[in-house]
Order: sequence, then C-alpha cells, then structure tokens
Amino acid sequence: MMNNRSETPPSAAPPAVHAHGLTVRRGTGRTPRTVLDDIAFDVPRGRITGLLGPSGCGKSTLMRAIVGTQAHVTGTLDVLGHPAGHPALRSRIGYVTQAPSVYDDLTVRQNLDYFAAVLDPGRAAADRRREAVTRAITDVDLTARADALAGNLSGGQRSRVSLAVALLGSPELLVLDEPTVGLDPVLRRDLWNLFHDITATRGATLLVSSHVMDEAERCHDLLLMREGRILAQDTPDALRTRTHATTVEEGFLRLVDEANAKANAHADADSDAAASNVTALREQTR
Ligand SMILES: Nc1ncnc2c1ncn2[C@@H]1O[C@H](COP(=O)(O)OP(=O)(O)OP(=O)(O)O)[C@@H](O)[C@H]1O
Repeated sequence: MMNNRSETPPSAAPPAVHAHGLTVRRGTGRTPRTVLDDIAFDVPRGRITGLLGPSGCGKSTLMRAIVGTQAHVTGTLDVLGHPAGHPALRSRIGYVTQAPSVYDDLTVRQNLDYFAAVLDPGRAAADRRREAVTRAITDVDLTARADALAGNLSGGQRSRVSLAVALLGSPELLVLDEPTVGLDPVLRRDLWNLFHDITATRGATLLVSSHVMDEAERCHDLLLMREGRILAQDTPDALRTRTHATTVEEGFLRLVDEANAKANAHADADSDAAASNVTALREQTR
C-alpha cells in the first residue's frame, strides 16, 4: 500500500483552519445553490490534510473560501487565527489552483522572479528575492530546468513551477487544488514526497484536494466530502478501523452507504408522518 506518512503526532497548537456552520451559496439569479451546507471541521497545523470527494462535491469552493476568494460565505471560517480573507493572511497563504498559472514565454526562473517582485517589491529586497527564488526552485527540484521556457515543460514540471510560485514567501498554509490531476504515477509519487518534505522542513500546513481516493493513504488527516457536506474527518488508519475497511476508498463507500440508508430512513419516516397527518385531517373534517 502507498504510504509515505511520517508518524508525526498531531500538534497541540490551534488548528490552521477552523470552520463551524460554514455555508456557501453559488450561482447568479434568483435561486443560487447551496454548495457547502453548514459544515464544521478543523485543519491541524504542520500536517497534510487531504480533502477528498467526488467531482462536484465542493472541494474547490471550500478551498476558495479558505483563501478568501469565494463570495457568499456565511458562518465561522478562521484561518491562521484570522477570519478568512483578512488582509493579514495574504502573505501567509500559498494557493495553487487547478490550472497552472505560469507564463509559457518566460523561463522557470523568470516566472519566479516576476512573482517574487510582485510579492516583495523594491531594490532593497533584491537579494532576498534572489534567495527566495533559488530556494523555491530547489524545493520543487527544478534547478536543472531553471532556464527552460515554461511552455517547453511537461505537465508535471509546470505544476511544480506553480507550486514553487506558491512557496515564495514561505507561506504557513499551502492550499493545493488537485495538484496531481493528469500526472503519471511516478510524478504523482514525486509530488507527494515533495509535500511531505515541505511539511517536515518548513513546518507548513498543507491542504491538498483530490478525487483519487488512493491519494488519501498519503495524508496525515482526511476530510471526506460528499454533496457539500463533510462525511468524515479522521486519520486514514482510524477511518479504516472505524469502517472495518482495508482501504480508505472502501471506508468512504461504506460511509456513503450509511449516509444514504439514513437519508432513506428519514424520507420513509417523513412520508409515514405525512400520510398519518392526511388521515388525521380527513378524520377531523368528516
Ligand atoms: N460559478 C459557479 N456558479 C454556480 N455554481 C457553481 C459554480 N462553480 C461551481 N459551481 C457548483 O458548485 C458545486 C461544487 O463545485 P466545486 O468546483 O467546488 O466542486 P469540486 O469538488 O471541486 O469538483 P472537481 O473535483 O470536479 O473540481 C458543483 O455542483 C458546481 O456545479
């Protein structure tokens, strides 16, 4: 079984992210949809939390809410001790969206120089920027391709350039939206090894989304989502034990079956109650 989790005990520090009663509505017009429905969870510090669930369940929306780019968010959502979206969080969070945001006509180093200049402008910061750029390129293992045009890199290498951009400024929280999608198994493994190096060496907190359940085995903690709700928050081992499953995927499917059975039981109880209300009304009106 894939597993490169170090047995880091959970930290006693306050969570990097704390959510309670979090609801997000999306869509324009008169009937926006509830995409996240009254959810509560914590993301512990200094660990890798996997945000897993099927396509469309709300992972990207949740990540956008955490980094402060999502509208119509209600409830409590605290990030590194501030409400999500607070200006003090800007330099403390790195965010990588699903589409790599790199300029194809610039080299790897030029891409990083550009973003470093935006983050830390001015002549006086030139040495600091150079160091940060070199460190980020080393961290993502692209030193040998530093002078290659981003447009000539493979998909996995471009993803690593995006990750290097997010690492500039040494963020405490990295939010990575499906960073391994479309990558071959070797590149996926390399990227997960890199995530573990980042938590181990920088003490950063990582929140990584995926709809590939076997990636769950590589995380310290899991948030399993389905249809805008959190189905479970657990470690992979605890989830497998609790659901008597051999893999996280099997455990997830058991939880889905349980949730469906509960929803059906509620629906049956509601229709029984509605039927007896109709009978009672008929009796009264006779
Ligand atoms: N701009 C939008 N307006 C209205 N609804 C949206 C918008 N973007 C996403 N949604 C809806 O919100 C729900 C959650 O989408 P989201 O992108 O957060 O899911 P996801 O789990 O990240 O999916 P994927 O794994 O495919 O990226 C989906 O039902 C989607 O249709």
